[in-house]
Amino acid sequence: MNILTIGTRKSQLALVQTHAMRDALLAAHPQLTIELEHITTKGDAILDRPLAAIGDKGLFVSEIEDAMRNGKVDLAVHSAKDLPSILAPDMTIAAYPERADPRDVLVGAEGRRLADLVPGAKVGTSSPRRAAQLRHLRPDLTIIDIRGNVDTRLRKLDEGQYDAIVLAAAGLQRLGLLKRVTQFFEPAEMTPAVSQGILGIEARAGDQRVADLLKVLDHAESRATAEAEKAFLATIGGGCQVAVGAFATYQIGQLHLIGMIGALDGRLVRGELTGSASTAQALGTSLAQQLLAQGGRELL
Ligand SMILES: NCc1[nH]cc(CCC(=O)O)c1CC(=O)O
Repeated sequence: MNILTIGTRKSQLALVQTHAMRDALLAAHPQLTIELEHITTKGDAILDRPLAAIGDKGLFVSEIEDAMRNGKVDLAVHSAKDLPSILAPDMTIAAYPERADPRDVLVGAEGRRLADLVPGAKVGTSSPRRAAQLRHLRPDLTIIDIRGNVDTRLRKLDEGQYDAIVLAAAGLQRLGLLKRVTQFFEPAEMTPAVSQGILGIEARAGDQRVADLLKVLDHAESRATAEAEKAFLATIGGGCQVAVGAFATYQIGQLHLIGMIGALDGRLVRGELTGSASTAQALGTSLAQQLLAQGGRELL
């Protein structure tokens, strides 16, 4: 009997992502039996505190990794942007499925777009990256922390605590909530988080059976873009406290990478670079070095 167990967090977004990957795996391997194991992580327990202040990206990952080490589960479906930039050496990302919409979006009360917000309007985000770029676009706005799952954030907006909030299109899309979007930001004005919209399927390094089963989920172009963006972030360093974004697109063997380093006061440097997709990591490193030298270092 061929059984595969997926460890998953219990949030709605985590479950939707896990179910989609389970269905894709079952379609490719009809002989497989797939079981789900629900795991509560440290990150779930402290979801009401500002995550940037806690600052450890491993929060949503480490309990699930322990379950993999114990053999309780075989794989986990993560949002790649929530993974630490350096993975534990006994773990691997066995597949990066095809990327969903990478963009950030505004969800404004009463259909408002950014330009419709009055001076001083309250915009909710707890991401330093989104805050820096919002302030750059609209220095007059009041940017306020917001925590919780996507549903919680939308409820806080609907209750009138904010005039608008910024979220990832991918999360809203997966939850069937894209109709809430009032504005899609282009990556050149609101550069997305590294790996935003990409899932990372984590497994034990060296588990050949699981790696072979997961191969069907891997999308080479999404992997290359994730690797270029991750190398950009790794070169800059810092956790989720830093206002850093990067976004790569793939076209006939070439990657085009946009990178951004910002500060909470709205100063930022942004740049772009094109290079071969076969040296994705080198491209990310080069652009990071370039932006650090062009004033980015002073912003961190
Ligand atoms: N920060 C939390 C988080 N982690 C992944 C997503 C969904 C987007 C994705 O899969 O990249 C979200 C919600 C958001 O940023 O609005």
